[in-house]
Amino acid sequence: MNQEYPIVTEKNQEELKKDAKIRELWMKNICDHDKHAKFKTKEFYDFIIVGAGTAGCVLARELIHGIPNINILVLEAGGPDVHSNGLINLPCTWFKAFQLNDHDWGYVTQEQKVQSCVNPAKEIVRNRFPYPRGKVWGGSSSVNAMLYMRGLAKGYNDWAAQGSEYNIWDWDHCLEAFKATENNSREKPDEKFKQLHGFNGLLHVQDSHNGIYDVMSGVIDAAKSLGIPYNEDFNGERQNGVGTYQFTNQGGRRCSLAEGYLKDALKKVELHSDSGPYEFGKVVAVDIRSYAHVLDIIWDEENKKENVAIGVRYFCTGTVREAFIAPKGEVILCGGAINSPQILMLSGIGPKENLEANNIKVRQELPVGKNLWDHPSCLFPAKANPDVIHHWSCGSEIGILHKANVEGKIPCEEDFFDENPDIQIIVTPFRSDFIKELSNHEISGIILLSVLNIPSSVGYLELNSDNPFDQPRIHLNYFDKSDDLYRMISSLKLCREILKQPPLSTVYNVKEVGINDEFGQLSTNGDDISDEDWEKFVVERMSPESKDGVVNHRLQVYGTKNLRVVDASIFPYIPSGNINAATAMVAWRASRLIIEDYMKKFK
Ligand SMILES: Cc1cc2nc3c(=O)[nH]c(=O)nc-3n(C[C@H](O)[C@H](O)[C@H](O)COP(=O)(O)OP(=O)(O)OC[C@H]3O[C@@H](n4cnc5c(N)ncnc54)[C@H](O)[C@@H]3O)c2cc1C
Repeated sequence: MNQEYPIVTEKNQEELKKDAKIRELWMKNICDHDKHAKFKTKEFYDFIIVGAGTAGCVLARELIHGIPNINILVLEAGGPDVHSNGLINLPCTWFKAFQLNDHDWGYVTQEQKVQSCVNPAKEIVRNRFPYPRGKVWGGSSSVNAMLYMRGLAKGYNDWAAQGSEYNIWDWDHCLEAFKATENNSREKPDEKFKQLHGFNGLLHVQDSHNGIYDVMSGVIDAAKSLGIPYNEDFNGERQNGVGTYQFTNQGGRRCSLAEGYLKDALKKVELHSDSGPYEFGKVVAVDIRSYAHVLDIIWDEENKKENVAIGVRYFCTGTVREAFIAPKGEVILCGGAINSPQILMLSGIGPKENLEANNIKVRQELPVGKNLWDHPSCLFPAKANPDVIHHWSCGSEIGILHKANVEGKIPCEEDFFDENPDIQIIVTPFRSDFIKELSNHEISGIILLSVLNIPSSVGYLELNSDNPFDQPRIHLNYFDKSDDLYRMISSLKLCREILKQPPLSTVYNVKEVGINDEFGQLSTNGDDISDEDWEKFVVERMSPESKDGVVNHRLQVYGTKNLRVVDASIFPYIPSGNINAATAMVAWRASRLIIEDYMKKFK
């Protein structure tokens, strides 16, 4: 039995019944309490931010410091990040952090059929698989792998190329925001590093605290021996090559955006004496409410044509509450790539067909949920023999960024020097006492996780029902386009080549790599693995890492007023790197746009 995920036993059923009973008593108490309630308080805030994730935390801090005398309500469905027994803070426990039930939304993708690229008449079925998303202060930045990556400048320039008004998202503007949010503590940075990095932001970034040890540095030597150039800064002038990652860490601990930005925002509390309509003075501060699940947007019913957002409805401690924005205020959705679209759709903004099928009145027809773009990845574990993995530092230590071969061949030197790499290999040590999914036996080794940084396939999500607590249906459509599948196969072949090089060849037996039952279904015939078997391996082991005209260039939702979306769902093209830093950057830029628009309203 897998001890990490105990199956529901008879005893558990009893316990679940007891839980249900307590919940029932709690509900009864709330209902009794409601019977005596005479008033429903009307809460007013200048800004209501939905979600205290990467973007929400940055926005709260930047707005409270950027506009005088405002108050902000942050509604977060999860709880504070301190309720995790330290697992969130410790980099070496990140693999546990996103499996913490209480801190995860528990999403599961829809089953997917992938058309074979080797034999187009064949379809390979990928069963549903978990799709973790943080539900806690800091959102996914509290449970992620902490890699600090920005992606290629080209991706941002493509975004800006959509029209002159999109210039505000070109690389120069984005670089300014990346630097503003970053606090990099690299020892002895050279002049180039100083030019491209920030040293005064609140998102702390550092090199691996413990350094890397022999077996892992062997990966760098092996990659170099194949002609892959060394890169000492994946966020420097070029991204391609092999090197060590920088992490969103401070003093060897996770620096989530809650740690960096939200907690700083909460320090600012003032009583504003000239409070106008607020009879008793107004507390100028960020008010964060935990376990507050936003249900939908409240619209101004007297102004139906314009879809003016005036507040939100949310569920907290057994009660449905309402919060409103003061004149000139805004509702800002920062719920992440799954939840912001869901909230919009529950509020009547989305595709007509899906809304009507779920009995939701359409206020504004928009392609919400249609451009769900994510980085698919495939995990390639290799068992070490003898056991040489003795510690687990930051987890993912080494990166190899390369251009993949579109015909699925092993990439060559030309591909390694291409400065627009589309694949990222994340190399991380593992011990099975840490990652039980890999094996029930005591084994150790390394994982090479190939991530498709520039995918061609695009997914979508749709409502399953009008129940705000129901999961939306998530269709990732990974490897929908055959070039994605070929590029992934090409990268996995490279992983295998790397393991064949000394000094790794003395530790890992490639004939055992990813082939036994513990590791997957890849079958080998001696040294040869057919493309068909590679393809099957990719589809069966694919996992997530995580546009279409819903918001304008200032991130305002089309066809509405006082409503923006600021989070990972707004990228028209997914950045070619992990997207925590990119989302923080977007939030920082958005704060400047919001401040600008707010100030204009006073002129
Ligand atoms: C397992 C994992 C590993 C990752 N590894 C990396 C990495 O190493 N490097 C990297 O750069 N990126 C990584 N990422 C991605 C990155 O962390 C996310 O893309 C980024 O944090 C997204 O920010 P966001 O603001 O869009 O959403 P989130 O940070 O997810 O924030 C959304 C917040 O809104 C809250 N919310 C949602 N709906 C509601 C509602 N109805 N009411 C109230 N609150 C609500 C959520 O609880 C959450 O706190 C990883 C992600 C995951 C899941």
